[in-house]
Amino acid sequence: MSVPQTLDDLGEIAGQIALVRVDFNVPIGNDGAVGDDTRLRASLPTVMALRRRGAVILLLSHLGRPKGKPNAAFSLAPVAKTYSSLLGDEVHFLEDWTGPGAQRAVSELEAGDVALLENTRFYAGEESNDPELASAMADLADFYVNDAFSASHRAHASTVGVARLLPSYMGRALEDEIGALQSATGLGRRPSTAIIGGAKISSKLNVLEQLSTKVDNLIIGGAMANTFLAALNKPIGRSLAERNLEDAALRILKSASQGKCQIHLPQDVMVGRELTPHPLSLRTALVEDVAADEMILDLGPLTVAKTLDVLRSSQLLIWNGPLGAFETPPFETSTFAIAQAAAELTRKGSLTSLAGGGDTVAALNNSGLTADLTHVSTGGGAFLEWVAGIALPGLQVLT
Ligand SMILES: Nc1ncnc2c1ncn2[C@@H]1O[C@H](COP(=O)(O)OP(=O)(O)O)[C@@H](O)[C@H]1O
Ligand SMILES: O=C(OP(=O)(O)O)[C@H](O)COP(=O)(O)O
Repeated sequence: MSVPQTLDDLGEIAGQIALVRVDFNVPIGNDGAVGDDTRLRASLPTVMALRRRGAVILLLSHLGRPKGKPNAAFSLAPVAKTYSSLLGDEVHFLEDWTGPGAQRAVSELEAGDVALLENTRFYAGEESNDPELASAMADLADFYVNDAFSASHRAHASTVGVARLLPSYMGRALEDEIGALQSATGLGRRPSTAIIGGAKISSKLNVLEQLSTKVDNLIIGGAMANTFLAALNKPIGRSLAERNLEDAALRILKSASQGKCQIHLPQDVMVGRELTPHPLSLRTALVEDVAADEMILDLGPLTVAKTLDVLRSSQLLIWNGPLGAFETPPFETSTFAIAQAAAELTRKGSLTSLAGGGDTVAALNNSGLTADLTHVSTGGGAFLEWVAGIALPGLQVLT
């Protein structure tokens, strides 16, 4: 396998068109405004380097999961506005980049111009990696840059298909991510602990299985834990869970018990009857004691204390997924307590802490502790797969 080319390998690119895959899958609030902008900022070094060299820059991204159809709720238009402010210059927005007018619209852009293309997932061919959609992307540009580590575990038209059709390069953010992950995980620090929370249960169960063969402790929280609790016949009321994945959860528990990995599930949880700020129905419950009309919305104090004990005896932490519905107070409590402990142990030098994921980064930024961890990745699923040793198709195609 050859080494991927980087922006340093590009020749003269003045006047050429660069198609840059970024991950602008950022939280959008009810007011339509961008929430955490970490992923937008991460792309600036690549975009500025290409601008300095006189290229035209087309930015390609997905947002959310609109299932292959246009849907205004998932439009990247508000992101283009926020990106304009970060860049300090106009960012053009190309709503239709596959129709007959697309080539003309691109040809009207000038050296140094930046344009964001509408959500790639408005096309069914994106997730199926359809060759026709990949060709439509490739037809717009002279070369391709992947700067979206956090989408590189997806074999989609914008991450894999188009990279096969154009000269392809790694962007600066992608290079930095891989460098940081390699240096932090390369030393084989033990005991190692993975903490997995969040809500993307189906897309992360497979990686949990792989991870359980690599780490000493696997702590499961967030909505992910609810599926495991339900599989063990604990009452989870109206909690978010994926009931059809209970067998897979049981398989992971069984394979971990046969290996050296200890799995930790919540003993107690914070529950409420509604997901609103500080609901009157808020209470702490043992996992045996959740009522049919309640939802598990955060870890409870016993579980947090146990998690902190495991962390204190660990040398490496790999963390993806908020441990509760952190956007709604007080369900950020366990996520913040664990972030606080990870930050302290990292400052003392006893822990190497790696965390990642769109919402995990947002939660860490809310806690003000991001800078205290060893490395915070923009990727969640991609970060976990990388750590578990699974090849990422969006990176493989660059080699
Ligand atoms: N117990 C829970 N109930 C409902 N939602 C939860 C719970 N725990 C975590 N979440 C939600 O998980 C989401 C983040 O999940 P995910 O996308 O997997 O994380 P990341 O983006 O960091 O990879 C957040 O919106 C958070 O509110
Ligand atoms: O936010 C993302 O992943 P993450 O939630 O695992 O951090 C990426 O943009 C990938 O999104 P996807 O999981 O809908 O393919």
